Amino acid sequence: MVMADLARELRPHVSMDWMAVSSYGAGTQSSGVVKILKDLDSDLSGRHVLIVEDIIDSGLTLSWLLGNLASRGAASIEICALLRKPDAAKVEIDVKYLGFDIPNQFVVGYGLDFAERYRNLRDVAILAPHVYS
Ligand SMILES: O=P(O)(O)OC[C@H]1O[C@H](OP(=O)(O)OP(=O)(O)O)[C@H](O)[C@@H]1O
Ligand code: HPA
Repeated sequence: MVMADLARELRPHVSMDWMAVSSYGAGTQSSGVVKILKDLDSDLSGRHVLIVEDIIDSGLTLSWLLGNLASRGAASIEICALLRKPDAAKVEIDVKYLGFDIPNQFVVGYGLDFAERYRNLRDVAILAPHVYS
């Protein structure tokens, strides 16, 4: 969803690729172990890369991803994120383009899931704690 919104605003030619990584599984806390579920098809060597992320929570996913993409020889790597939880940061991530800072609560909707549910909500909403506790 974030990608589709962004793509409509980009004027210069860009190529896009998708990577799926996961560290939350069916919980609301990062396991700290990032798993690649789908890797990129493109070669990043010498390319200027903009990572488009839906949410920065602990920052562990992006911290790991920055290292992973840098090791593939990207010329530069910047980050764009729709949401960030400043009070949840375990590592500081330098974000070039940010939508909103939000409170440290688990949110769903607009593509964000809890255990693969609620991605289809049209808005971003705070998940009531009784759903996961
Ligand atoms: O800053 P962090 O604490 O690492 O959290 C942010 C990451 O968590 C989510 O992915 P998740 O692991 O839940 O995978 P999913 O998109 O498949 O649900 C989200 O899409 C980010 O990639
Ligand atoms: O608040 C969140 N909601 C959905 N997925 C997430 N992944 C990290 N934090 C969140």
